[in-house]
Amino acid sequence: MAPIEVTDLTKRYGDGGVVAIDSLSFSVEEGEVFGFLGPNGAGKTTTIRTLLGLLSPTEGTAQVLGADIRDEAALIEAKRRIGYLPADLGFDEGMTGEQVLDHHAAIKGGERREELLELFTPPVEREIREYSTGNEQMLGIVQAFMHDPDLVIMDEPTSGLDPLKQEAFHAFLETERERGTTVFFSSHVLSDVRRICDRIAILREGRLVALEDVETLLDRGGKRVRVRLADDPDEAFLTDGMLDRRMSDSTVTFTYVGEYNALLNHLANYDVLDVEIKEPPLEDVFMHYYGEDTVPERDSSTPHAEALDA
Ligand SMILES: Nc1ncnc2c1ncn2[C@@H]1O[C@H](COP(=O)(O)OP(=O)(O)OP(=O)(O)O)[C@@H](O)[C@H]1O
Repeated sequence: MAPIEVTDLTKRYGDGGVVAIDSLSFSVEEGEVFGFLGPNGAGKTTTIRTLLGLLSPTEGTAQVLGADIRDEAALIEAKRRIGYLPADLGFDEGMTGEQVLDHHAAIKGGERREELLELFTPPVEREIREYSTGNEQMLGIVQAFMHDPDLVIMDEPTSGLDPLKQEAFHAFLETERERGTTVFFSSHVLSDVRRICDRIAILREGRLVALEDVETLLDRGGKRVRVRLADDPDEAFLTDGMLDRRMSDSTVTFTYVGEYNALLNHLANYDVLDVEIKEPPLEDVFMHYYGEDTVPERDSSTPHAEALDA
């Protein structure tokens, strides 16, 4: 059985109030690094907390390492083999990092503790109240992996990390994938998923709007291009595959979804002073490929995610 198997999972807060997640169905395969993306308020944290048994589902269910999330005893047992990095770490301010890790080791084990502390370097001798956000996050990462879990679930793992530590975290996850650890994490940063994820799901307003491998998503997202020309561009500058063109004097920005050779040949007709090509912000991917009309209706019974998971 897949390490995470989610079936028609729905969570409503309050009496018939906010539908935070709505009939989610997907599975995370063994050894897979799975990114769970979506804008603020999409329902990522709600999904994660429900998978960990910290919130009870309104409808539907999920199996995590074979345990039904509604079966408290089975879930407690399964959680011994799960690592969890919450969005809100909630460490005891008066404890040192060392004490936090000792406590975790006593419950779940800590065979990888030293190895992880060499990669992520929280000042373990200090009290948590003296920690920066990034240090707390690093302590959380060490805690999530130190008992060598089979499945790791993380909520926004790179939040608060400086670029060097983000890079270390990405490299670490690549080696984890080689070791066969199954990883499920949420993010709203596309660069987080670019290198390390096998597949990603995109959540929007509580519904899955896409579930596919990363290459497919990035191909569809195109590239954000900014070109500075020696002269103001003419109308002929607008060519196939350029979306969202914006011009300011001789600088043109656009999203490009066509063939790269065609773009380079086209640019060769102009006197180009500067060119920048980068990944589009995730929001742009949403706008172009998962826009309003692809968001399933709240009352629709269409199994949209499965349909996309071809
Ligand atoms: N305790 C709560 N009571 C009522 N509504 C809530 C509660 N927690 C979350 N919500 C609502 O549920 C929806 C999903 O929130 P959730 O925190 O799961 O999203 P998220 O994708 O994790 O967002 P973010 O990226 O901002 O953390 C939002 O509309 C949010 O306002």
